[in-house]
Amino acid sequence: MERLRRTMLFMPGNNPSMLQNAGILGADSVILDLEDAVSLTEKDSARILVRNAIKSVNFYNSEVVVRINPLGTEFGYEDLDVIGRVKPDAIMVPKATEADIKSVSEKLDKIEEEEGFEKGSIKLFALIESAYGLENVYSILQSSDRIIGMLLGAEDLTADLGIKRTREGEEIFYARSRVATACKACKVAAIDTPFADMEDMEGFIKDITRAKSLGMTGKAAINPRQIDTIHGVYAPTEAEIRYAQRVMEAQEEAKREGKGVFSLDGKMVDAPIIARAQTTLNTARLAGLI
Ligand SMILES: CC(=O)SCCNC(=O)CCNC(=O)[C@H](O)C(C)(C)COP(=O)(O)OP(=O)(O)OC[C@H]1O[C@@H](n2cnc3c(N)ncnc32)[C@H](O)[C@@H]1OP(=O)(O)O
Ligand SMILES: O=C([O-])CC(=O)C(=O)O
Ligand SMILES: [Mg+2]
Repeated sequence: MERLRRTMLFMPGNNPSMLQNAGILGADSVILDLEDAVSLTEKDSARILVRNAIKSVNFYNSEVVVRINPLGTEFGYEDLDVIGRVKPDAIMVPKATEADIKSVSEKLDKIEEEEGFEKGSIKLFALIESAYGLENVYSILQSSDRIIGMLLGAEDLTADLGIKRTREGEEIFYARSRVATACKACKVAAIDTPFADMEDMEGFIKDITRAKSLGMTGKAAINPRQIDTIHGVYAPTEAEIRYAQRVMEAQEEAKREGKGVFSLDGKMVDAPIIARAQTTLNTARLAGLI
C-alpha cells in the first residue's frame, strides 16, 4: 500500500527510552541512528540495542528505518549484518555512492536468502550528503530496485562543499531542486534535511514550506515536537481540497461533452491541472482529510 512519508524522525540508537517510545510519537517513519548521533565508544552497544528494539518494540504505523554507519568504516558491514537479520522496513545508507548502494543491496540479497525473507523486502534510503553524491543522484537512485527514497543531508553536504549552513538555507536551493527532481524521475520519496533550531518556529515553517515548494515530499525531524508542524505544512488546505474536487467534477462534465480542455472560475483546466488535482486528493485521502 502507498504510504505517507511526511516525517522521518531521527533518534540516537543508544537511547533506550527514545527507542521504547518510537512508535507512539506519530511520525510516518522513524530512523534509528547508528551513525552520527552515536559516539565511537557506543557503536557496538547501540547496534545491539537497536536490534533488540526492532524485535520487541511496537512501532504501530511508523515505518522502521535504521541508519547504518558508512561502509568505509569498521562498523558499516557489521551494522548491516546484525540489523538486516531482524528485518527493518529499510536501511538508510549515509554518504551514499553507487558502489555503496550496490554493495548493501547484494549483502541484503544474501541475508534475505539465509533468513528466508522475501527477496527485495528490505528497502533502502540513500542519504545524499557529499558533492559527489549530489552530482550523481540519478545514477545512485538507479543502483538498486530496493531504493524507495532519498534524504538530503545538508550538514554534511555544506561541510563537504566548504560553505556555511544558514537559517534561510539559500545555499541548499540547488541541492533540494536536484534531489527532488531526480526522486520524481524515479518515483521515490524526496526527504528534506532536518531543521536544527527547535525554538525557531517561524524559521522552521518557512524552511519546510520552501523545501515543499521545490518538490520535496517530506522532511526529517530530530525532535517529536517538530512532527505536527511538518504534517501541517504537508497537508493540503481545505480550499485546495475543495478546488481539486471541483476540478474533478468539472472534468466529468467536460468528458460528457467531449472536451479535453475547459474553464473553471475563468481559468483554463487541462491534463496537468487535472493530474495536480488528483495528487492533492490522493494526499488528502492518505492523510485522512477526506
Ligand atoms: C545531522 C544529523 O545527522 S541529524 C540526525 C542525528 N541526530 C539525532 O538523531 C538527534 C535526535 N534528537 C535528539 O537527540 C534530541 O531531540 C536533542 C538532543 C536534539 C534534544 O534533546 P532534549 O533537549 O532532551 O529534547 P526535549 O526536551 O524536547 O525532549 C522531550 C522529550 O522528547 C524525547 N525526545 C527528544 N528527541 C527525541 C527524538 N529524536 N526521538 C524520540 N524522542 C525524542 C525526549 O527523550 C524527551 O522525552 P521525556 O519527556 O520522556 O524525557
Ligand atoms: O540526514 C540528515 O539530514 C542529517 C545528516 O546526516 C546531515 O545533514 O549530514
Ligand atoms: Mg550526515
